[in-house]
Amino acid sequence: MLMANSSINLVLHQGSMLPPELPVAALLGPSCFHSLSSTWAISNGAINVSPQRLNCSATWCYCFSFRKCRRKWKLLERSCSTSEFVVASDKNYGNKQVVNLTPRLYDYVLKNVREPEILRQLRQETASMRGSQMQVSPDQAQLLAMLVQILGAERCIEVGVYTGYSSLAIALVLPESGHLVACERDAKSLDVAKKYYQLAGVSHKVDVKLGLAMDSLESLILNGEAGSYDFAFIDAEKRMNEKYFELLLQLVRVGGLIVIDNVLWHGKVADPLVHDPKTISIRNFNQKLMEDERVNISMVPIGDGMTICRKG
Ligand SMILES: C[S@@+](CC[C@H](N)C(=O)[O-])C[C@H]1O[C@@H](n2cnc3c(N)ncnc32)[C@H](O)[C@@H]1O
Repeated sequence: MLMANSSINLVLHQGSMLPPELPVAALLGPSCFHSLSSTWAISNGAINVSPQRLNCSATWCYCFSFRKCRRKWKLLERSCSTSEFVVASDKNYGNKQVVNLTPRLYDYVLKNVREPEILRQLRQETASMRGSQMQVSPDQAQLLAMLVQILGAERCIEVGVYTGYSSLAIALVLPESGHLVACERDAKSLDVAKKYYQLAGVSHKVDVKLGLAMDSLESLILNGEAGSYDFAFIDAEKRMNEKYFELLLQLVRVGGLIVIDNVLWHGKVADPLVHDPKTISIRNFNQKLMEDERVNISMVPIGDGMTICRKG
């Protein structure tokens, strides 16, 4: 917020939202607005800022002046003390302030990730490859590794390896006796993964299964390994998630975890106007998990969204 002369300037970064329960016009009243630019659009209680750079440096700055509105302004200011948050829209949630991960804030999160050097190198090598956006983010990998550590997991499965970023993060924290079954159908990306398992000195922990993940999981079950795994991570063909989940639920022991990536699908799951097959499939699977009493669940808005399921 900037204070200048007798005017009060409301500064919002691009994409900032105001809590829907505090529509500015309603809160401040029309008399507060001496000049409300047409570049503002208030919809669903949020101010949608259209990009127009005014006189402020480094921020998208939109100013409107008003007087005699200090008390109301204070209310607004309290709920908008930093522009980098959104507030849950429903009063039933106690007007909880929920962080909105802007690029600047996400940079900050990444600066607070302890990414092992070998993972950084793998990420860098993968960056120039086709599909590099598929790998989990460093903060996601760190969470996966921490879950494995908290569980004291020894036996893990990953469905969808690509060049190995998440599997390497898991293998790095497994004990020497640990075992990770890594399922991937693409030999070329697996070559990169195997190179990094080698470089990191964890090859002996990783059992690479080249082929369709369904076949690999079914053969583990046929091999009598049901109930013997502690942790599984699903990050492959999204429309197959439910099938992977059912097989992994057999393979994981009671108390073990199954983590599913991309459950928010770039936000499309929450958009009723999106009806493409992948979105529908992820949305339906999320709903099924919500109702599935065989597992406890926690949907975590990290990366593209991960749901952590604990087998009960
Ligand atoms: C999102 S990427 C995995 C990213 C990886 N977890 C990481 O963090 O780098 C998905 C991978 O799943 C693989 N995949 C897709 N369908 C598969 C299937 N049916 N069986 C095995 N692998 C599959 C793709 O080849 C791709 O490499």
